[in-house]
Amino acid sequence: MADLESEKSAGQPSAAEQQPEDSTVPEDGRGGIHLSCKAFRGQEPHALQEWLAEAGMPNVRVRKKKPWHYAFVTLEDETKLKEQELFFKKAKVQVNARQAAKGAGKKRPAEEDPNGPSKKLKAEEKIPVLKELRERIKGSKKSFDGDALEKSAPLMKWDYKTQLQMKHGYVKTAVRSITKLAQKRCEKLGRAPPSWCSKEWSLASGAPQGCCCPLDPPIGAPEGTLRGWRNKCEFTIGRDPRGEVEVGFILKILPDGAQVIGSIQEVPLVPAPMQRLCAMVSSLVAKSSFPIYDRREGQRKGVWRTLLARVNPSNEMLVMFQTTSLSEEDRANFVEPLLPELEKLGVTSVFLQFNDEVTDAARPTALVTQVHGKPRLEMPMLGLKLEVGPLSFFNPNTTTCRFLMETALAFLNLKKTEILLDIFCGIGTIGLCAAHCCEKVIGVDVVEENIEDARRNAEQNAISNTEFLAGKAEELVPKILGDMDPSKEEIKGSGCSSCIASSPNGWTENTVPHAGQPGDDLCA
Ligand SMILES: C[S@@+](CC[C@H](N)C(=O)[O-])C[C@H]1O[C@@H](n2cnc3c(N)ncnc32)[C@H](O)[C@@H]1O
Repeated sequence: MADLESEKSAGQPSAAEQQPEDSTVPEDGRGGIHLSCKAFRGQEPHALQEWLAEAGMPNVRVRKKKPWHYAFVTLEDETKLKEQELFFKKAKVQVNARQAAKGAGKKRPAEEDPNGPSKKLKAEEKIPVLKELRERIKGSKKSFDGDALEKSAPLMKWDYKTQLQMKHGYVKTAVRSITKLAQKRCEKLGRAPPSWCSKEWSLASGAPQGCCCPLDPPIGAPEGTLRGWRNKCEFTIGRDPRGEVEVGFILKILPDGAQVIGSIQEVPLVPAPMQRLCAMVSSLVAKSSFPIYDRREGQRKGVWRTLLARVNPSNEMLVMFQTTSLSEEDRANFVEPLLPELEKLGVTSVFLQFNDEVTDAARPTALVTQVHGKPRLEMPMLGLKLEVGPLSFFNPNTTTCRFLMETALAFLNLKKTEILLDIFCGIGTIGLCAAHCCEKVIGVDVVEENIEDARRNAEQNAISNTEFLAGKAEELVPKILGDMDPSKEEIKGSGCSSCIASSPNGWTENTVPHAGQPGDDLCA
């Protein structure tokens, strides 16, 4: 869930804008209800969705293009729609059940299903599009009544094959959004969009509709790695629905600001060492003289807040406790009972982070101190030893990260004369894995600590052909590429011929058109 929650995508199209292959709405409209009305012309699908919600039909799926005077809608209780006399902007709406308008929504050839058709996907269960899923998760923060498993892994109720199909759809949505952003930015700049934005390109390359590149199916995790796969988790220290101390995931936030915490002991994505850690910390917190931070309005005091844990394949752990600020004496008293217990569980690094804000999302300037053990945790990746700190980015699934790196490198097919631009490089994982295949790697990331880690990782792995730059990609990438004026290019040499961009969140109007110049390899 942490992944989904943090995936705020720039320019995300609305649910209605998303293409039908992302949803259960049939491509040709059959099976949905056909509505027509002259006032629909020029309306975006969301306008119809809002109008239907006002007419007492929320959560209706609408498929419509702006010029159409008709739309296909899917809703749970169709009788409601058929029995009402409907008017849109005072114009009468015709309701034709289960009929597609002539020629509407021409069927595209079915795209290859990455994992074979999942019976469950075709069954009655409605698969949410990305926007709906995000809204569900957001809405559930206040009104959720399930357990930590449901909360932390909202896709878990579908079988794994279906989950992969859903992710395939969600990736398409993100890529469409990137394509649109690139076009928009070029329009703004008054220059022709890159050729990979065009319909012709997408058709010729076999890309899904509206996408700038063909999409491979998601790389699934192999059998046997579907449990305990997360190498990093963040837990909240608080109380469960019965008021007992719990270290786990937030189930819901009450109107007064209090958080209700659910146990992670049955949550399959949490690895066993972390489950043991949470159980141990729960019992220590229950006995501790330091109180839990009370998040309720008017209270907002206490000490224990959150626990971050990272684990490597050797089951060594790095942990960071977030507390409110502690004096030096309190810090010593806080840490002292923890250390022997943590060591028994294989914890090799202990950090404290002070946060006096209402929110647990600490400011980037929040003080982080190492109070025990090694400063970093070693994560192996494709023969390299990469060190991560408490705040560094590292792919949370070590197994699929390896597959992803191998696939990205195969795609890039780098030549020894090429420079690779690794946008959103994090601690340099991709660039460092690729460095031996190219002349040079230039990595860009906005988080200074990531860049420091990337440089250290290059040094420790004796890689000398890398340069890592801290700053916003949207500012640095145009500079690196010389942007609008080639005479101002700062980096020339053999030219920057390949680019990998690994954060849909970080794609911005500014970065995208610069990241791929005609003829470049762009791997996202
Ligand atoms: C999903 S991580 C990918 C890290 C790395 N490429 C990897 O695969 O391990 C995304 C990274 O993008 C960085 N980022 C987000 N927005 C950015 C921006 N506007 N400019 C530069 N970096 C950004 C974050 O700090 C984060 O390290």
